[in-house]
Amino acid sequence: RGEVGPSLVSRKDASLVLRQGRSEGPARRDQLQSSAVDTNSELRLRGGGATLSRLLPILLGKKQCRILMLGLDAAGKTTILYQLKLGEMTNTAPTLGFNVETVAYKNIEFMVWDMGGQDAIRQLWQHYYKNAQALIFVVDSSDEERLTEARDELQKLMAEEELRDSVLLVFANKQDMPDARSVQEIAEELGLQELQNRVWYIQACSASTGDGLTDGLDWLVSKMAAKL
Ligand SMILES: Nc1nc2c(ncn2[C@@H]2O[C@H](COP(=O)(O)OP(=O)(O)OP(=O)(O)O)[C@@H](O)[C@H]2O)c(=O)[nH]1
Ligand SMILES: [Mg+2]
Repeated sequence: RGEVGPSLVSRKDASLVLRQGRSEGPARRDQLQSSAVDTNSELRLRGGGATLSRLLPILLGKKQCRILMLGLDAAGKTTILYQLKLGEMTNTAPTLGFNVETVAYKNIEFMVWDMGGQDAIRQLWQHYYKNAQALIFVVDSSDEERLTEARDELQKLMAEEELRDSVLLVFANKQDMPDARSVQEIAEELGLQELQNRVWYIQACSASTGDGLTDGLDWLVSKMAAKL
């Protein structure tokens, strides 16, 4: 019931409701400002429409999981989001606010919040920490120069009280690039082994081809199923 195969299908009803909360997508609107507008519509959602979008999955026996997807700009977060949602590569522009989509997979309804990663807008991330059950941190494995910056951002996130209980999935993205570093190297550069009290996993992937993405979700499902 509700289980879908490797091509991920979103629940139509939920995504219709959620469309209001999206600040951009394959057809983009431009928008620093619209992030405020969209936050409002998300608040509205929580007020009224949320009842339906929250109740339906429960009635249908679906579990819900709220995921925050973070990482440096151009790491590939939005490409991952739409590869998961649509099963294809989408042309993206830098995210200035956020995108939110629901992705149904193995009887869990993931609500994925894809935040803009540019330095100036990373300060917005903190407003979305609350109730994030899982964190997906995306790294551009071919961008060696910025691995230290990625490590710093991840370590800051790991110190956040509100994210204390969230499980961590790292996507070592852009593995299709010839100069991509391996998962082992990325794990080492990010200092994953030294993380204390954190359930984490690193998965090699390519948002361009879609390789590795469902493997990452499978890990999330295995960790979240017991918690939800
Ligand atoms: N070769 C390759 N390019 C990728 C991959 N994933 C993303 N890209 C490209 O990297 C660029 C940035 O991708 P986005 O998905 O927009 O990155 P982002 O993390 O959402 O960036 P911000 O919204 O600025 O935080 C785009 O040109 C993508 O096409 C991948 O797996 N392989
Ligand atoms: Mg983006």
